[in-house]
Amino acid sequence: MKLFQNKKIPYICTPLTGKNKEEITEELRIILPKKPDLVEWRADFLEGIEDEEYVLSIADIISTASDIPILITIRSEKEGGEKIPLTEEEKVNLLSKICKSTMAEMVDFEASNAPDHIMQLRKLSTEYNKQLILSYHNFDRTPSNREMMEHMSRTASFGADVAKIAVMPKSKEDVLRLLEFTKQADDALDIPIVSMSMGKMGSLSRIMGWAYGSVITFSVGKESSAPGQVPIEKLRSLIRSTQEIVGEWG
Ligand SMILES: O=C1C[C@@](O)(C(=O)O)C[C@@H](O)[C@@H]1O
Repeated sequence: MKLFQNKKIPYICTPLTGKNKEEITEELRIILPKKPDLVEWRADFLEGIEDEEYVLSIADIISTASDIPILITIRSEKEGGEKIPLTEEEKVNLLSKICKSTMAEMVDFEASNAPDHIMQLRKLSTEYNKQLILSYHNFDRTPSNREMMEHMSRTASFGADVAKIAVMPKSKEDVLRLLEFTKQADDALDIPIVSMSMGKMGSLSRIMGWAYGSVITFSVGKESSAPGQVPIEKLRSLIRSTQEIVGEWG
C-alpha cells in the first residue's frame, strides 16, 4: 500500500500500549471503531517481549484485526521507550521476524542505533515491502535547527522512507521553531517528514503540523504513548475544521 500520497491530509496514528494480549485486544476493541489512519504498536510496552512466539502471535492479532495500516515500534529506552530485556541486536532480529511474518506496513527504528543494525533493517524492510521510519526523539529540549537538520539528513542518508523527529519545547518559541523547521526539512529532503513538539504546549504542533509538511500526527485512542497527544476525536475534528476553512493550505 502506498502511504502519504496526499501529503496535505495527515495520517492520524493511534498507539497501542497494552502490557499483554488481553490489554491489546481491549485496546483494539476501543480504538478500531475510531478509525485512525494508522495504528502504532508500541511493542516495548509488552511484558514478555523476550518470548518471540508470543510477540509474533500478538503481531498477527494486530495486523489481521482490520485493514488499517500498522506501524511496528520497539522504542529504545534512551529515546523515551520502556525498559526491555533485549539488546539492540535482539531487537533488530525481532523486528526482522515481525517484518517477515506480518502484514504490518511500517516499522520505526531510531536513527541513533548502530549503522549496521539500521542497514540490516533497511534491507529487510525493503525485501518485505515495509516502509522504514527512522526517528529521533529528545524528551529534554528542542535542539538547534542545525542539529535537527543533521538528524533528519542522517535518516535520509540511510535510505529511510520517512524521517521523524519528536522534541520537547521549553517555550512557545520552541514550538513555533519546530513547526518552521518542519517546513524547511520538508523542502530540503525528498522523503516525507513527521514532526512533533511534545508536552502540553507542543500539542499545537500535533494539530497544525500538517500545514508545515508533517504527514503523521499521533493521537490518543485509549492510552497516550507520549506527552501532549490529543484524543483522536478532538484532533480529527480540529484538523478537519481548520482544513475546511483554510483549504489544504497551499
Ligand atoms: O515517535 C513517536 C512519536 C511519539 O513520541 C509522540 O510524541 O507522539 C509517540 C510514539 O509512540 C511514537 O513512536
